[in-house]
Amino acid sequence: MDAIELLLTRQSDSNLSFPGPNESQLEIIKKAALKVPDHGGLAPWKFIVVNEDARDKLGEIYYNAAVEEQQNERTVSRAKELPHRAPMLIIAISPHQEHPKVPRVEQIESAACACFAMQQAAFAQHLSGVWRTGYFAQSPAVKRELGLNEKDEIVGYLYLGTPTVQCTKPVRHEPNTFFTEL
Ligand SMILES: Cc1cc2nc3c(=O)[nH]c(=O)nc-3n(C[C@H](O)[C@H](O)[C@H](O)COP(=O)(O)O)c2cc1C
Repeated sequence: MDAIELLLTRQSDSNLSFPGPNESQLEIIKKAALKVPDHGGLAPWKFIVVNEDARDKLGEIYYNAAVEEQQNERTVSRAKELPHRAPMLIIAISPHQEHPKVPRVEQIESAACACFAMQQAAFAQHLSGVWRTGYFAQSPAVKRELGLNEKDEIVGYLYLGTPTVQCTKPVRHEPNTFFTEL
């Protein structure tokens, strides 16, 4: 796939199955994450790869957090299963660091670029993914159990695998709706 095709056709897929990224595909995904814009060269990123075998562990973390933080029954009952929606997840994090010139938001933006770059790198290799957040990205208990500080930002859970349904999403937006000229 060439770069323009990637940029114009990338899409998310929620229905993901095996195979997930193999070793060499994962290496490319990791390298893509580290190639994003980064004000001040702070490298404001941290990534946790959740392999097939570690998904139960993440599910336990989710479940325990949901119970501890008194989430509703639906959240608690789904918690253990959520990581099983793909063969692999990568958690993209922006670790909190004070900097006189690079505000927090810019550090988070860079980590968000990394999350997107990983999704693109997967798509370019005929895999797919979906970027998710929600309660488990905000939960202090989840952050604690992942070894993060409360001010660290979980920018996204990137679910990665092979789409189970081959469907090309239609183009939803036209440039003229969003681009004007000064
Ligand atoms: C920061 C961020 C968080 C998101 N969180 C969720 C989520 O929790 N659940 C979800 O279904 N989609 C979430 N999405 C949207 C999907 O990742 C995806 O972009 C959307 O389904 C549109 O699909 P497309 O990428 O093919 O256009 C999120 C997107 C972003 C950028």
